[in-house]
Amino acid sequence: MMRYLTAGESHGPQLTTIIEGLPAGLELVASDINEHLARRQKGYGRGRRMQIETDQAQILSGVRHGKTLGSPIALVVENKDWTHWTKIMGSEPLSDDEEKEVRRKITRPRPGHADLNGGIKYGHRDMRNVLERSSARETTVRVAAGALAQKILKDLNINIACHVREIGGVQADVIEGLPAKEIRSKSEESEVRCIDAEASEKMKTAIDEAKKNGDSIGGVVEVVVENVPAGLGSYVHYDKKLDAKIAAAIMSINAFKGVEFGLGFEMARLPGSQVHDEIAWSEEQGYYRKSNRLGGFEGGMTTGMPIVVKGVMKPIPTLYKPLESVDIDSKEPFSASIERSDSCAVPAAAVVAEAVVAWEIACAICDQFDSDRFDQLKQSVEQHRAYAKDY
Ligand SMILES: Cc1cc2nc3c(=O)[nH]c(=O)nc-3n(C[C@H](O)[C@H](O)[C@H](O)COP(=O)(O)O)c2cc1C
Ligand SMILES: C=C(O[C@@H]1CC(C(=O)O)=C[C@@H](OP(=O)(O)O)[C@H]1O)C(=O)O
Repeated sequence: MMRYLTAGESHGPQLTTIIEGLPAGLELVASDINEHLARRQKGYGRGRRMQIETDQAQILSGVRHGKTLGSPIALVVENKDWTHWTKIMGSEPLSDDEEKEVRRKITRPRPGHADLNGGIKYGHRDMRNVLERSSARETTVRVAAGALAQKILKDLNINIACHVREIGGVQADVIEGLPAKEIRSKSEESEVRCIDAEASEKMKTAIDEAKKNGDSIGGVVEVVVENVPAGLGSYVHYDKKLDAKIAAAIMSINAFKGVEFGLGFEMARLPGSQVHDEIAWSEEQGYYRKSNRLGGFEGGMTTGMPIVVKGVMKPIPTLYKPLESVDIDSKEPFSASIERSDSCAVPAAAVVAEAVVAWEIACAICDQFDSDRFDQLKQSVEQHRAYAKDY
């Protein structure tokens, strides 16, 4: 079983992840991870923090001479911003004088962020203690863990890509069924990670407008995964359904509020004949579906057709023109606190979505096939592909 934990505050010294259960013998170098960390940092609409950071992963264990050992892999990513926060975020107690000097308590929770609920839950009177960990800075190391999963997928000839479908009401015009490689290369060219060049420009204008108004905007991202073996996941128990795991993984990304597979919510308005995908077989492809309206899943299992999953991100909660809130000390109404913030992080969030989907698929593969050794895993997957084709 593959699993990982993450640790680290947004303005602490570093982010850390320990990843366990990766097959031994997988080729892995730091640049395999750094490539994805750099992709996550990009995107029109980000705040100043991304200019401070240049995220790079250090591999501290579990890899020797470019190959995984099968032992736990520890990765760290430094926060360059930490040097500005050493006193505020230090782990040692402060003297009374120091406390006065550095401790501007956050007592005006931001509507839409984790501040108030986190404060109530853990009894913090300074909501910095909440926002430091609830910050999406943590998604850095989730992308790092996802990069390891992406390496497994790549070596099994499974292609994955993400792109932005919508920002602030501007929708991309997208040809459905575009190959993942094409989506990846086209979306990399756009500052908002959108494959429709005209929509990209409109999205940038919408972001500029929101920023100018002290506001924020959200959007929709899509992840596409091709050449996934059929029959990953299971129908036998609720916690083995792979579509449910992927949905939970996307919902776990900060600010994500909904998930759709294939036609998604549109299915509510269509008859079955226009939703279900007809089954066919051919010598070269084996079983396939004549369409992919269900987005690659039936019965909690992969169909072998591309997985097509969308997630919706709400607008960023921190507003430069803040909404009304209540000061938790005085209980008086106040404007919410302003922390340095992004106006739109949908393009970055698309890369996070790709990473968490890659992770769930790699986990499903490692659960289902011999996974102590990567060479055996590859062989088992190939055998399964041949079996499924002729089944
Ligand atoms: C990549 C990324 C960047 C984000 N940047 C900000 C930000 O700068 N300011 C902010 O208030 N929220 C930001 N968020 C959203 C908050 O982290 C999120 O709304 C908060 O953790 C509360 O969780 P919830 O929205 O899932 O309920 C970002 C989210 C992502 C995925
Ligand atoms: C640091 C990242 O995103 C941060 C996510 C975030 C939040 O509240 O979620 C708030 C901001 O943090 P800061 O106050 O340091 O500018 C974002 O920049 C990142 O994505 O690496």
